Amino acid sequence: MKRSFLLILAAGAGLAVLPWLGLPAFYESILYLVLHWVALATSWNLLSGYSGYFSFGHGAFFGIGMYTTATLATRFDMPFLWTLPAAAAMAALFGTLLGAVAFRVQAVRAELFSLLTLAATFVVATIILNTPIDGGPGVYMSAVAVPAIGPTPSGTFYLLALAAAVLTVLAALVVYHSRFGTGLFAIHDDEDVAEVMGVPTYRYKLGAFALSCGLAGVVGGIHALFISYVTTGDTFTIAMPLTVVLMAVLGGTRHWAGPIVGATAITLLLYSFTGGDSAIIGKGLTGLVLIVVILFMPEGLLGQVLKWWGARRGAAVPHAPVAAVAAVVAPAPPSVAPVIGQILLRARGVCKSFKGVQALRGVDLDVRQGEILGLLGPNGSGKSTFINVASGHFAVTSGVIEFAGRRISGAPAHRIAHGGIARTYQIPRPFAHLTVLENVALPAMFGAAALDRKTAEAEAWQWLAFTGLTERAHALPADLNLHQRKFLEFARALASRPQVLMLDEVLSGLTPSEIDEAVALIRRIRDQGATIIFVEHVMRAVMALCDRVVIFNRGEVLAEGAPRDVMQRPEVVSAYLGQAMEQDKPAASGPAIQQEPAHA
Ligand SMILES: Nc1ncnc2c1ncn2[C@@H]1O[C@H](COP(=O)(O)OP(=O)(O)OP(=O)(O)O)[C@@H](O)[C@H]1O
Repeated sequence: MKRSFLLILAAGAGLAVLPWLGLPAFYESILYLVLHWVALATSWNLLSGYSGYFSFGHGAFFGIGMYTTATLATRFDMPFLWTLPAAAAMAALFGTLLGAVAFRVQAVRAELFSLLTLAATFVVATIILNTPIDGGPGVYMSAVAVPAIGPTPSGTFYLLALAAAVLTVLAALVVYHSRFGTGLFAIHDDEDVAEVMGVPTYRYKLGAFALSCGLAGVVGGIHALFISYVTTGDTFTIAMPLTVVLMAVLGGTRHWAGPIVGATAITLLLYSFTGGDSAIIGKGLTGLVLIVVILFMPEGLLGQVLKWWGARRGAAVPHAPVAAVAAVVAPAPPSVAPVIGQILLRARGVCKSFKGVQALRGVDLDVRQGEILGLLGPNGSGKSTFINVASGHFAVTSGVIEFAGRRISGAPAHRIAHGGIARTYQIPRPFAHLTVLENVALPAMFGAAALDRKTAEAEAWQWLAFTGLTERAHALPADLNLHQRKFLEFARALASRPQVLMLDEVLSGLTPSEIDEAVALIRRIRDQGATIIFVEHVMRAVMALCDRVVIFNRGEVLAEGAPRDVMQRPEVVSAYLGQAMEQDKPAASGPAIQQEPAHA
């Protein structure tokens, strides 16, 4: 990152001498527009590209910046440069207020967020148009003095746009390489899982939105003076956010430099064809390029180049040597005989209902330190729901869950993860665009371990070796088979260094030999001191691993105790038999207690 940072500064300093080279004003204006769009597309990408929350309201924040500068410079005679921080602050404030509401509502994701931000643009435009801020005729800024930064006014505008572009690109670079950026990329792939792994999703989205809006506000403030006549009709159009989105998508939204490529390409293409029919040709050509890129390079121009480059390097360079990495990593805790201790997790009267379905009906349950507790029960009895509420994935409807003496029911999932609870998902939910290594490093950064990025990566190598995934470290999750994806879930949960590990049907779908491997792995995990809650239908594994089992039936605890004893109790047998009989009916599905697959 340091090299890129210095490179951007050097490029900025190099480009800053241009106004003194005596270029015609026309070229300075074209370059101004390129930098203007680079700054806008990059600022948009900070939230929308990184976290996947596509905003179509960038025009609103840009417009707020324009009107803040226009109002302060014309009505309050504030020197132009002083208005720019105010433009940033107003746009960031509005973005924060909008985000504070929008991000609280779970349903406002993807297209709903896009529509909401688009609607916000029209609300802002209406307010500005119908109040003295504009009032209808627009705001003339021709009397506002252009600061004498460059040798000419056009040179000054070019330098202002250059400063805004450098500032925005540096912000994008720093976020990209930071913990904040890692969290945003995880939100992009699976927000719920990111939260459960310890990413404070609400705070991160809000922070990215505020930064994105603030930077757009600065660009708006500069542009207000550049065009010198500000109107709502020209400012709050759908064309502006659409252009920004297309620029970022063309260049590639998953890299800090993608929007630079897209904005430069589209602006130059559009301005190469100006005047008469050629303007139409320019627009048509731009559209064509976009269609081709979206169809054949969904990761954008830069994304595609990096992919090719990565593939070539990947073929030529061996993966990071584990032995070298292992030297940096603290050794795993020594294997100790499990000692079952005091109560670590306590649930009392836990209820959870989903629109009419009562999944949990007053569950009382204790989990003791160092034990492997099996949660068993027929399909639909509430086992996964219990894991979901204990990990904070869902809020309880009523009841209390305490962890290490502290109430965790009602706490956000990321705080529960920080406290030391990790989980796996019944159907693996890796972050699709992160490599296996990055998938494992993320919980090491955001979970109970709270490691810095570099140490987290070293820790991830250790857990990859532990789960036998070292060779697949640089693969994407889509390239793994089911067994490897399940073990990736293990590695991710372990990397957070949890006190309690909740495994949700990690053995389903595995072959008998893979089950043996997984059973051995779970034993090793427990031997390292973890407490395990184990939801499973494979009885052989349950008998081999569990110190105690709790049987769920219809959302309630039916029985608990030593595995062999409990499984023979009549009420337990009849709960399972009851389901088996249900399933013997014509519309039946698979058995409650899983038979191991016959295939090897
Ligand atoms: N997100 C949800 N929305 C609506 N209903 C749900 C949801 N999650 C679970 N349920 C319902 O809650 C009940 C308990 O489901 P849960 O997945 O906890 O059972 P389970 O014991 O884990 O079953 P299985 O062994 O098949 O995984 C079921 O009736 C299920 O349909």
